Amino acid sequence: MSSEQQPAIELRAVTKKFATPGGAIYTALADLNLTVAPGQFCAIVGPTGCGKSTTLTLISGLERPSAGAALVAGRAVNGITPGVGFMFQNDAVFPWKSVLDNVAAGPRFRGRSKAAANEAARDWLRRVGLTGFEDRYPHQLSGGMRKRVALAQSLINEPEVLLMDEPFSALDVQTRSIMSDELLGLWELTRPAVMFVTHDLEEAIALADKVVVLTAGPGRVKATFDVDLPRPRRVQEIRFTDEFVRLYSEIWEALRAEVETAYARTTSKAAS
Ligand SMILES: Nc1ncnc2c1ncn2[C@@H]1O[C@H](COP(=O)(O)OP(=O)(O)OP(=O)(O)O)[C@@H](O)[C@H]1O
Repeated sequence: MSSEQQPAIELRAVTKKFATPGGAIYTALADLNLTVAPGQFCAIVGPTGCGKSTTLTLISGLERPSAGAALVAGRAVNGITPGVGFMFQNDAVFPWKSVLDNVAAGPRFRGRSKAAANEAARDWLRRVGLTGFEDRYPHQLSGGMRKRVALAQSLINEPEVLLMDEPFSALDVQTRSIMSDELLGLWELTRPAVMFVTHDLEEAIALADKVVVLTAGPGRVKATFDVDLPRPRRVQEIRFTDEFVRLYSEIWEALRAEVETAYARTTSKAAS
């Protein structure tokens, strides 16, 4: 297989087990198969606890599969993987660094001179609309602005793979929709393969080329749906199109049964 045809991300028959505090073994993922092509935007949806975040930790190298393999650009993940960027629900910005220093941190870490790193950081701050805020500290910014810093901080490293775990879920609805549009605009600039975990099916369809539905734990792929909505997209507008509504009801049909299974488990545990 040539490197062009190689998936950017591949999970091959991945099983992940955890030891619980009581000494039992819990299977979080079972025989999970999944690929994301270079430049593809893949959203992962599934009920709470089905293993979405665990999937990202295996690709990032923070955890290892108990069986099967996680590969990035055809290479088995073995520790923290170069070329992989992250963005999580909680901002990973350094609170003690200015906005400029936060964004310049990646290039500095990779050995670029302070002047070159700052120039690249100013460029990315312009792209995310934060010119003029270089000297602020994260606590002096709004939640949406902090997300923009985090986006610039990830994208400045031009990752081939960007892992996003509910990055906008702490934002209000309006800011969230603005950030989704901004993410799509920025993604177009460098086109990393994205794996985006969300609880929100509307957000998944609006952003992605492909939506993967996981089963209630242990997580397996239940179904995969291609999203052929035209790009560039504006998330607020696209959700009213007939194709969006059709896709939503089709994917929700697959997701609903899993959400109900997961819910029934939590309520039966609560009752026992
Ligand atoms: N380090 C760990 N040790 C033990 N169990 C774990 C560990 N990490 C995750 N789990 C368990 O694995 C399962 C999957 O967790 P994970 O966080 O991946 O689910 P999720 O789909 O991202 O959930 P949510 O949608 O609620 O964020 C859960 O039951 C969780 O309790």
